[in-house]
Amino acid sequence: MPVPAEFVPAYFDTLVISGYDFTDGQVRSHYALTGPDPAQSLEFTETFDFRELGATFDGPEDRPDERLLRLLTITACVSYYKLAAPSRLHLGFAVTDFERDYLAQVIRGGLGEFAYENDLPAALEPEITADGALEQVPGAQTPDTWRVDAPALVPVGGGKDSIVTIETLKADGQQPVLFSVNQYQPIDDTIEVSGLTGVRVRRRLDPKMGELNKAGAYNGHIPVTAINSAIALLTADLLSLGSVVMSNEQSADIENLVWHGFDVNHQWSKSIVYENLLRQTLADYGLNPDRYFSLLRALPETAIADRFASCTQYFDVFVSCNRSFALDPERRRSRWCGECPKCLFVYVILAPRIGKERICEIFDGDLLDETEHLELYRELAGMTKHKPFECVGDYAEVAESLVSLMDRPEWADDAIVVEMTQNRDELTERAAGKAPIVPSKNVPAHYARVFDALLAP
Ligand SMILES: CC(=O)N[C@H]1[C@@H](OP(=O)(O)OP(=O)(O)OC[C@H]2O[C@@H](n3ccc(=O)[nH]c3=O)[C@H](O)[C@@H]2O)O[C@H](CO)[C@@H](O)[C@@H]1O[C@H](C)C(=O)N[C@@H](C)C(=O)N[C@@H](CCC(=O)O)C(=O)O
Ligand SMILES: Nc1ncnc2c1ncn2[C@@H]1O[C@H](COP(=O)(O)OP(=O)(O)OP(=O)(O)O)[C@@H](O)[C@H]1O
Repeated sequence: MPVPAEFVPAYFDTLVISGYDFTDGQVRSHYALTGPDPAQSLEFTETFDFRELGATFDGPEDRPDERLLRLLTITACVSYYKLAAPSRLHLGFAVTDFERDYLAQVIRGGLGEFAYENDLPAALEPEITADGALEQVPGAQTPDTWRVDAPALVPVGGGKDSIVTIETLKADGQQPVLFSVNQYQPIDDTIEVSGLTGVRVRRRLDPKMGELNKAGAYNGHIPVTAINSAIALLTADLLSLGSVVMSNEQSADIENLVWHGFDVNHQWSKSIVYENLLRQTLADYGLNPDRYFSLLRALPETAIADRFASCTQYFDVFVSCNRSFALDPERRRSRWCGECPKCLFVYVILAPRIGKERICEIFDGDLLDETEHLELYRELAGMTKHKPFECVGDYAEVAESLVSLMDRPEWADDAIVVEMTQNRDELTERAAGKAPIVPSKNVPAHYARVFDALLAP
């Protein structure tokens, strides 16, 4: 069915996760939005292209692990479910209870911001049905031969966090393989500066997505890190690599707000809740959960910034601003936009750590001397409404950085710092509540030495 001129979300009652196929190094995951008339159904295919990995895909022995294909297809449904947020999600194949539970949690946790922005609380709890029930998925009986001591696969986001992971592993003498979903300049440049090998998988949303957005489909944030994580697990498996080592920080665990009893967290699929869910799902599949963990979970954003401050070789290439990662290259910013919450956040936490001259060079200006940013800085410091829906740290981290700048002559006259000085006591009190470093239970014993080095003062 072609895209209708007017898309009415309420017409659709079900998103069907129809299945997947794998041919010539490409996974195609299939979905359909259905309503009362089968002729009006809309079918979607998302493609994950693994051909650039250089692996061979000649025979049945080269087929990826069925369990990881299921995980990827179930996870990636969020983009299509959100178009209409129907009351039912139907898996068009037999599934285990733990797969249903995984899906329910990805919807509830990962679409919180989407549901809040569109005022659709019911979207977080669709009925989940399936074509049948399985006791065990195919392959679960065979012992997992995966090895924790094989080189790690490190996903690279182009920003500071994955750089800290890369440099921590390198300092331990390891040579992880770096990994990206799709191609972005800051990621390519980061890989080049690291001197390590990088591999890439290309992901294409169904091309109808753009037209449907224009025709009236619901839109909003989806848990993209969950999708990238499933792609990374498949990649590591295909290349016989060790753990997928994420760079998800402690600050990602903090929700933006609570709404209708739901925690709404923009960064949900970076949080420990998702990390634990994914590790448990791997275990339920009969796979070793140590295939996936975050090395930086113990650290708040400011502790990562402390460590990033010495990674000077990356200063001219890293970009944390999300606007540099739009899917459409035409809409993509090439460097920092200098106005979004993430730019303002990264600027204020790096300012006390890398010095004024260098940070002004990186951002092509002094963001703390631009009065139009005052309202966003107040939000970031917890002085107004909820924390912005972006990948930003805790209020206490922003408050601590602002207070430290008030006492530095080179920053004290900046417009935002001057304004904030009027609230110095409030900010000092908030800064005192900064979360401590809390070691993560998910770091495998094999990485204990690396982890200790990361936490060393
Ligand atoms: C680049 C970006 O920030 N995009 C967010 C933005 O979407 P926009 O329309 O400006 O650009 P595109 O990302 O190119 O999306 C085009 C349309 O496609 C939909 N879509 C995209 C990816 C996908 O996997 N599924 C999709 O359906 C998208 O909704 C657009 O209609 O605004 C959107 C609405 O709020 C956000 O959903 C876009 O975020 C991307 C999914 C994205 O990749 N964002 C990461 C940079 C990001 O936010 N990372 C988080 C990690 C949090 C997590 O839990 O995963 C972070 O940094 O905090
Ligand atoms: N396109 C991508 N391909 C592979 N991994 C990615 C991609 N985008 C983000 N990631 C990974 O997802 C996790 C969350 O991304 P996030 O943007 O928070 O990290 P970052 O880019 O390393 O640092 P920063 O917080 O400064 O942006 C990280 O482990 C990151 O490496």
